Amino acid sequence: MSSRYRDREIEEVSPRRGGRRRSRSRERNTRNHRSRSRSLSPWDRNRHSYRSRRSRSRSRERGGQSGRSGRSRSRSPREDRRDRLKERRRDSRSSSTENMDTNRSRKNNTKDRGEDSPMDQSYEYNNLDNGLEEGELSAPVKRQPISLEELLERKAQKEKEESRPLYLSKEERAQIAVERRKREVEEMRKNQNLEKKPLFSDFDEISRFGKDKERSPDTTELEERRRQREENIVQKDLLKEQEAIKNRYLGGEKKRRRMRRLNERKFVFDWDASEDTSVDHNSLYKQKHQVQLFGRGRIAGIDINAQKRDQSKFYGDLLSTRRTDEQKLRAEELVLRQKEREKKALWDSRHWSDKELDQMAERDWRIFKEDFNISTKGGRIPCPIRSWRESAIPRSILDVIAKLQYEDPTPIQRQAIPIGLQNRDVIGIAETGSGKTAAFLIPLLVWIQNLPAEERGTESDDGPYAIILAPTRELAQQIVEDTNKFAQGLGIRTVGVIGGLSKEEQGFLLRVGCEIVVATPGRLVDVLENRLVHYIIRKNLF
Ligand SMILES: Nc1ncnc2c1ncn2[C@@H]1O[C@H](COP(=O)(O)OP(=O)(O)OP(=O)(O)O)[C@@H](O)[C@H]1O
Repeated sequence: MSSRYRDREIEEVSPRRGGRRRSRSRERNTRNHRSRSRSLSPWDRNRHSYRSRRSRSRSRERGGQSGRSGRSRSRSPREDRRDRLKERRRDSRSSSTENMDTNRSRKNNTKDRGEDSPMDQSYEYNNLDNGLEEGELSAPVKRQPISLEELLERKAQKEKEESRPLYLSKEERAQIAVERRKREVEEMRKNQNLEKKPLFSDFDEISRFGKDKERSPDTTELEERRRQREENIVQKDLLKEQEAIKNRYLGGEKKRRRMRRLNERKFVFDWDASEDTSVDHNSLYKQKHQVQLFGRGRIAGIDINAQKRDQSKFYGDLLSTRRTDEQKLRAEELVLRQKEREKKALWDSRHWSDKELDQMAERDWRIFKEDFNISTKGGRIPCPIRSWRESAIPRSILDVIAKLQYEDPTPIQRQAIPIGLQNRDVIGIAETGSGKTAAFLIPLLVWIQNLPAEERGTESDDGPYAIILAPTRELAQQIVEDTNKFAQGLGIRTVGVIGGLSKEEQGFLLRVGCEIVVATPGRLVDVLENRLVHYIIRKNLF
């Protein structure tokens, strides 16, 4: 060891020399302090005085501990007050260590949150309240807890801030949703991996993996297979789920329970009973009694249809033996009548055109009218004409009709002619050109033809048998022509009393005599006034 190092060691070990050094340095410090304090501001001076006071008090404490009784110089009231305060601080430190710890932890928490703890604030207030200088704020003072009202107020304010709605933009919301979805997917995958974890132990897995690795060093293929297997499982699950949804909401195909029929043979024997050639020696089984049940009774184990057949045969035979001949004949008659009725019912169902006139039923006439669009109103209306041949029109008129080549009557003629033939009033309504003229002419001609011969004299004084009034000259002229077509062949004369034509000629023809007058109203009145026509209707006809 060199002499230089030895000297330093001696310096550190020797207290006497060190004490001297310290006293020297203190002297230097006080010197410096005095010289500096002169040039300092009041604020710096305060801080400096605080430091010097602290160093002095520490040295005093040290002096007290080392057995020195203290300085002999007199103390100022301010120094006394400071000492008292320090003692109080010491007391508070020793008595409330626990409080200090909790306060420290609170302080740390609040620091983390970037806030000033209320305790710190109260701590500062307390210092100020106690009249301490600002330079002494770092000194610990007994901490006063925050008041309950203030605590509640702060809590309410915090809750209010938390409950305030937070408005997010669309992008932020989308970002949050994506992150949430990512978390969910990760969790799901984690769960799936846990579920799909094989049951064998880790050791087995490791050894197997090692073997696989030995067999095929290319692990990508294994990975690929595993992935494929997992995909297959997922696909199967999806299919099952779809199937379940279909069954639930679309009513899937229900498997029908197979119902076993009663007559279904349970067993199939290889041989038929009739093939059995062995003779039963027991007489009881040789002559088996045929069971005959009445009503709906059936023997179990035998075909029901066969039993029914046998039963009906039995009853038929029984009745045939018990019935008398008369009863048998009566039964046969009844059967025949039933058959006829059935045949008739079958016949009636034919169309009216396939039936004769006497076979026409009420239903057929209804259908007939519907077919020709005939509707009637009135009482006891006769049936319409199906054909000229079937009608009650005399042969002579039918010949005229055939001559005019009227093959079938028109609908108005079918219904109006039968009524007219009964000498009844008719109001017939049909469209133009539907044969209304023939509809009233034919019954009129039939009536005139049926009059006795002596009545049909040619006396000029006697009036005509019929007057046909038409509202216009043209219509009257047309009716005259149609009437002449029918009447000329029948020897019935027709005179037209129509305005615009020669009055003298009409008067001459009327005087000669006629059966039918076709007139327009004005010329008819004129003729009556001139006494050319005496009667419109012959009295003796009614
Ligand atoms: N059954 C029939 N078959 C064939 N032709 C017929 C038949 N009945 C009438 N006719 C013919 O039909 C045409 C029109 O007949 P008709 O003048 O009688 O009809 P209408 O109803 O009286 O006409 P309008 O309303 O103009 O007086 C006539 O030429 C007539 O010869």
